[in-house]
This record gives sequence, C-alpha cells and structure tokens, in this order.
Amino acid sequence: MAARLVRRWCLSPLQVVGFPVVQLHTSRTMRASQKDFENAMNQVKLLKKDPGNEVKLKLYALYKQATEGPCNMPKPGMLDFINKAKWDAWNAIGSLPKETARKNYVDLVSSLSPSSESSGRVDKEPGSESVVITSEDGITKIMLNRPAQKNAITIQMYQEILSALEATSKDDNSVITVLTGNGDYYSSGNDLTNFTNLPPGGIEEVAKTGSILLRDFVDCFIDFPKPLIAVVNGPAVGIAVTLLGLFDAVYASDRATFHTPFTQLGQTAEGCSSYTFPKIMGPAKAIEMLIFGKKLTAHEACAQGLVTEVFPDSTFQKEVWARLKAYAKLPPNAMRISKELIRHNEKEKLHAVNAEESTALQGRWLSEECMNAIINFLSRKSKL
Ligand SMILES: CCCCC/C=C/CC(=O)SCCNC(=O)CCNC(=O)[C@H](O)C(C)(C)COP(=O)(O)OP(=O)(O)OC[C@H]1O[C@@H](n2cnc3c(N)ncnc32)[C@H](O)[C@@H]1OP(=O)(O)O
Repeated sequence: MAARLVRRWCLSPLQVVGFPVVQLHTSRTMRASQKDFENAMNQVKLLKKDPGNEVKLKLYALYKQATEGPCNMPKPGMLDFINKAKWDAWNAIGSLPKETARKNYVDLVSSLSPSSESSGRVDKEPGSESVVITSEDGITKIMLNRPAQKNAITIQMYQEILSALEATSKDDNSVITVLTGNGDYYSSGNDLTNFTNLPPGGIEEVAKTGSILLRDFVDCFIDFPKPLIAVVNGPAVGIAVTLLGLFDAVYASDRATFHTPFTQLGQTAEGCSSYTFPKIMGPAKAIEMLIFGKKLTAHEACAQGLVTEVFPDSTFQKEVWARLKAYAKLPPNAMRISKELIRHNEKEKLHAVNAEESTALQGRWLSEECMNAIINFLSRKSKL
C-alpha cells in the first residue's frame, strides 16, 4: 500500500490531486509569473527523486492557494487520511495572496531542481529491492533495504520477510538467519502509510487484513526452528523492537536505540512483547517501554536483557560478522535441537499472546487516537 502511495506521488503531486494543467491558462496580464509557475509544474514532473511527503504537501497547498485562493472546502472526514492531510496543509496557509503562493511554489520547486537534487542526499541502496536476501557461509541474511525511509516496513516487506523465513527454515544449507538493516537505521517499524490507501472495504478492511498479516508474520518468528539473530545496526522503533524478544541473540551497535511509542500512536504492544518484555526485563521496566514509550539506549537495553551484546559502532559490522561466521560452523542439528528444548514450552503461550495482540491492534487501528497519530505523522505536525 505504501509503495502504491509513493508511486502515486512520484507520478506528479499534481496528478495525484487531479488538477488539469489547462486550468492554469487564465489571464494574459499574469503571463510572466504564470509562465514560471507552469515551468515549475513541469519541473516537478521531472524530479528524479521523490521529494518526500512533507514537501509534496507544501507543493500541493501552494498550488491550491495559487490557483484557487484560501481553502474554503469542507474538511474531509477522519478516515480520509490523504485528503485530510492535504486539506490541513492548504488550510494552514491561511489568506496568503495568490501571487505570493505562486512565487513560493516556484521557489520551492527550484530548490528541488536537478542541480540541487544532485547535491542532496544519495541513497546507498545496493539493489532496488526493499528486502535483500543473501546466503553465504551458512548464514542467510535478510536485510531491510529502504534506507531513505529508515527501513520502515511496508505490507510487501512483511510478506517478503515471512516468505524468506519460511524458505530458510527448510534450507539445509542455511544454518543461522540474520535480520539487519541497510543505512543508519535498523528499522523505524511499521510503515505508517500502510494504513492510508483505502481499499473498497475501507479502513475496516485494512485493519482486518493487517491484523491477519501481523499474526502470520509474528507466528513465523515464534516457530522459526534455527538460530535467529538480530544485527541491530542503528535505531529500532515499534515492531522492529518488539520482535527482538523472539530472537535467539541480539547484537547492537552502540548507536542503536530501542523505542516502542505505541501509546503515542494510539496503538498497543505487538510481536508478543506484552508477554516477552515483562519476562525479560520485569514488569516495571517493560511498562515504561510499552505503555509510556521510554526509549532505551543500546547499553540500557543490554542491561535489561533485551540485547545480548553491544559493540562500538566503528567495529560493529566486523566484529559481529566474524562471530556469526564462527557460529555458523557449529553443528546445525545440535543448535536446532537445543533451540527446540529451550523454546518449545513457550510456543503455545506465545501463539495465544500473538492472537490477542493482533486482535487488540485491529480495534486500535480503527480508533480516533490512532488515526490522529497517523495523520499527524503524515502532515509532520509531530515527530517522535
Ligand atoms: C501488517 C501491519 C503490521 C503492523 C504492525 C504494527 C507495528 C507498530 C509499529 O511499528 S509502531 C512504530 C511506527 N513507526 C513510527 O512511528 C516511526 C515514525 N517515524 C519517525 O518518527 C521518524 O521518521 C524517525 C524518528 C524514525 C526518523 O526521523 P528523522 O528526522 O531522522 O527522519 P525523517 O522523519 O525525515 O524520515 C526520513 C523518511 O522516512 C520516512 N519514514 C520514517 N519512518 C517511517 C515510518 N515508520 N513510516 C513511514 N515513513 C517513515 C519519513 O516519512 C521520511 O520520508 P520523506 O522523506 O518522504 O518525508
């Protein structure tokens, strides 16, 4: 769903909002600035990189102000996420004169033009896939690969990770499996735009299918039969943190942080963390994280038992991969049977917890608290 949203924006923000270009040819007396405005609109279509939702909302708002004046449209409903974010952006401009809006639009587009694009941030993506799966020396590496979006997990990525885990659990050449992130983040958790592209069944359908996918996804971690290691290369948020309670070892860079801002998002714990976190760190510390959204440093998470070991960022990759290569040479069947012995008594409980958490979230995703939080994120009124 997120990919679809981005693709829609990438075509052109103006195509998304459905404006016919001819609408702009209005007055001969405004031709000079009108021409700049039209050129700017064409430049937007030629942008090589998606400028991001915040900029696109600004462009949209300035475009509307420049062509129609102040926003006097009725406010879209709560569930109409995208139109509500656009309405908010346009309405926030107030009574800015049309000509100023036109000039601001032209200036903003020029700051995004190809020359400034080339001096901007470059994504270091080794491939275009959002999840990259590689196998070497008995190690299957599942790497989240959306560094520009802080490795936020889209619906498609959940499905790809799930399929990769299923395949690697049956692959005799794969001894240990690693989940990691490309770029500065491990993962910013669930992609918040997963909830914004509404199917015909509306938000209820999104919540229902999301809850089923979440349950299947987490079940796969509960049942994974071989050693599962998290290589936490940077900050982790939401589901990227909670799942760690189901891993067999968690190695973290000292740059990593661990944040579960569920309450702030109007949401509740998932990934079995309502059970694993109190068990790992005791209820008092688990509640600080899962209810109050306290962010832990890597060393704090290690002291609480969520992280196995912390490494200096400068040597993190080298040290961790050297260790994992050695572990992958250990007898695989002995490791698998030991894991089964350690984990099997908990499995039934974990599946029941996962089912409960997924059902609770289905309800949360329909709540006003959650919708407001997502709208706020999309319109960038607040950051965590
Ligand atoms: C099947 C469904 C299962 C659902 C399971 C439910 C899980 C619950 C959770 O995981 S809750 C956690 C959700 N995550 C968040 O709330 C994090 C939101 N992101 C942020 O707060 C910030 O982006 C940040 C703190 C992670 C990083 O801030 P920073 O200022 O360093 O960077 P930017 O904000 O500019 O981010 C760069 C671009 O990345 C996009 N992005 C980052 N995280 C997400 C995300 N979780 N969802 C969607 N998009 C995300 C961000 O929008 C920027 O994109 P842009 O350049 O296009 O604006």
